[in-house]
Amino acid sequence: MEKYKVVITGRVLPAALAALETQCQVYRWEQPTAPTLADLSGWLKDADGLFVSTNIAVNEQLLAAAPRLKVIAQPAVGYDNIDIAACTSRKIPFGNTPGVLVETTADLAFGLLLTAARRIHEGWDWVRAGKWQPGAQLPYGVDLYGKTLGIVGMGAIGSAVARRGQASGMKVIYNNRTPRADQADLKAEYCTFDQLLSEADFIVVLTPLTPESRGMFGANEFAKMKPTAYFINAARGAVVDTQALYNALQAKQIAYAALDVTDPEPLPADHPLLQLPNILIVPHIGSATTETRNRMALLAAENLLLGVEGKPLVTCVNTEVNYR
Ligand SMILES: NC(=O)C1=CN([C@@H]2O[C@H](COP(=O)(O)OP(=O)(O)OC[C@H]3O[C@@H](n4cnc5c(N)ncnc54)[C@H](OP(=O)(O)O)[C@@H]3O)[C@@H](O)[C@H]2O)C=CC1
Ligand SMILES: O=CC(=O)O
Repeated sequence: MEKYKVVITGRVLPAALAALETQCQVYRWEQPTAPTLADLSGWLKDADGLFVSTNIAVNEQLLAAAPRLKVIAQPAVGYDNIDIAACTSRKIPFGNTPGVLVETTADLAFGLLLTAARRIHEGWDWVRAGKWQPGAQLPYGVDLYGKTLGIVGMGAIGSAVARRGQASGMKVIYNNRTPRADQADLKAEYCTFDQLLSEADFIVVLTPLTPESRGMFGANEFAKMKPTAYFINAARGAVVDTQALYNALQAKQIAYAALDVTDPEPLPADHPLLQLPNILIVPHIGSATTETRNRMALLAAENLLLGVEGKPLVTCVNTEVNYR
């Protein structure tokens, strides 16, 4: 039986690679840096499937270079790097991996909040540097209990963060474009974006990156926050205007930021954000546990294998072309 031809843009976990290799001839980009379109075009011209394991832009230009493509799968829930309209117009289903990473990402987002509030990372740096001496004292952190947690993007992951906040005795408010129908079950109060900015002690961002949400946290928004506010971004770096965040932190217009995602990403080693004392940054590890990354990779591989055979994907973003 002739195998399907599948292009993989970078590293892939062994179980997912093995699953793909049962039915496909795999062409994998093995260099440490992300491939350009020119790097992949020789493989793409007769590829049946594209597995986007290293983030690249899937746009009209790439799709034009891959005229036989039947499916695209990506082991991530966010898909801001994919031109969904262009995929749909070519009747190519795109599969992401919602659901399987919710609790893991919520742990990281809430972990950032807790670590920043209680200065856990600073305490460890301090101890390791031999500064824990009698009488010496790190600056105090702040309590979570009794504070207001404001979630912007109360979807699957946002709700899981809300539960963690409630378990810590926090009041939860949130903003989405539309109030949730299950608001009473969530025990969270819907409010306008401006209200959330001015009332929340901790702001956690978990919106998708879209044209609407790009740059939604800029100078005006930081100016509306409390000077004691903690700002946590686990969504996408470009939801925030990085220069405005830097200015707000440097001027102590807000107290602290904790970021899993940045713009640019990765941050260059000499980036000004890294010089600030009131920030904590981790390298986009929201879903990075062994169990969850395996679940994501296997779900993406399943979507890919279904798609090359012309069967509906398990989790498809452009459902209108998830048939055949
Ligand atoms: N750091 C990491 O490793 C990870 C990051 N992510 C990021 O988190 C995002 C959310 O994931 P998930 O919870 O699964 O997605 P969901 O689709 O379940 O939730 C997204 C929520 O955002 C709201 N939203 C969308 N646009 C806006 C807007 N402009 N303003 C306010 N709210 C908005 C939506 O509500 P409504 O439509 O009513 O506005 C919805 O409730 C992903 O898109 C991804 O970018 C995800 C996983 C891991
Ligand atoms: O950032 C990760 C994702 O799954 O989206």
